[in-house]
Order: sequence, then C-alpha cells, then structure tokens
Amino acid sequence: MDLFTRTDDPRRNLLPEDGVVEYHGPILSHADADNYFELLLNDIEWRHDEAVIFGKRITTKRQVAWYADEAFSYTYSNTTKTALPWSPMLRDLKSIVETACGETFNSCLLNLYRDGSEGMAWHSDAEKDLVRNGTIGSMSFGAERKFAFKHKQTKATVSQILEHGSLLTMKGTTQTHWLHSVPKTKKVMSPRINLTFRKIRQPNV
Ligand SMILES: O=C(O)CCC(=O)C(=O)O
Ligand SMILES: [Fe+2]
Repeated sequence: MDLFTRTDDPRRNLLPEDGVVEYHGPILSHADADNYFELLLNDIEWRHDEAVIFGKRITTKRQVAWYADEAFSYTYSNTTKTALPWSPMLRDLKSIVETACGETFNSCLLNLYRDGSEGMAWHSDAEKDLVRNGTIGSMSFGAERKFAFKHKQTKATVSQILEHGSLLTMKGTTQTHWLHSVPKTKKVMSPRINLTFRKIRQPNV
C-alpha cells in the first residue's frame, strides 16, 4: 500500500446516520507498522479474556490486554479488570493516535486474533466506565480483517477492511446506535493486533 496515493478521506463518515466513523487508512509507514507489530506481539502481557455469559464464566480464544494511566478497574462482559501501566512503546502509539485524531486518551484495550478463526461478536463500547460519547481511536496491525457495523434499530450494515498500520475513529453517538464486530473468516491464516484507545471516566468525574 502506497501511503501517498491512497484516496481515503478521513473526513468522510462511513455511517449514514446516528454516529460518526472515520477511516484514516494507514497512518504509519509499512516498516514502522511491521516494527510495532513485532514489539506488540512480544512485549504485551497477552492473556485469554474472561467473560461471564448467562452466569457462566468462559475464557475467550482471543487474547487481550488492558493498559491505562492508572491502575483503573474497568468492568465489561460482567468481569472486572485492572489496568497495567503504559509501556514506552504504548505511550508512543497513544501519542501518534492522539495527534492523528486531535483527542486525548487515558486507556487502551488490546486484542490479539491469532487467525481468522478468532473474531469479536456484535457489541457496542458504551460501558458505564467510559466517558459518554467519547471518541475511540482504533489502530490495527498485521492481517487485514473486516470491521462491520450494524444499526441497532434499522439493522443497516456498513463495513470497512482495516489495513496494517491503519487508524479508524468512532465518535459521537456511534456506540448508542450501532453495534460493531470483527467477523470470523476462513480466509485469514495470520495474526492481527488491534488497539482501541479510550477515555475512561476518572473517579469523581
Ligand atoms: O479488533 C477490532 O478491530 C475491534 C475491537 C473492539 O471492538 C473492541 O476492543 O471493543
Ligand atoms: Fe468494540
């Protein structure tokens, strides 16, 4: 992918209504993206995620990690997680994403999908611990995967392929009105890493 001839316009909203999703395309050179991918694979404290579904504790195939400004605890999928402190590499990526989207973030959830047999089911990121209508900045590395949106009422769908080193932002009322997912696929044989930078509500805010 040649960074300089691409035509993605990050100001173009991918959603027809009720939210704003912008795809910036790759924001890193291919070589930088390759470097970060290797560092992320090796240096992040990857763990299988735990969730409680219909009262049953399950462990996901996908691996996750959560980093933040402080040892915040954060509840999703009915389990409470405690954040690890930023590493220098994650601080670099956070500041790259902050500059690209003109926002600040205080936490990052990372996902490692070993191949296309691992995905993420339909959900929205509107947990009570997140700042309401806060922007989410999503960076992807490794295998290209489809990222899909489905409107909660109309069931309209929109999707975007997320490239190596790319940034996608979800803003405004997107999480209120739309679900998103990473569908499983038999076509992808290699790993992908995704980082979602978020803003957690600070205690007393
Ligand atoms: O892997 C992705 O692109 C999306 C991850 C996601 O939706 C999440 O972590 O909430
Ligand atoms: Fe999400």
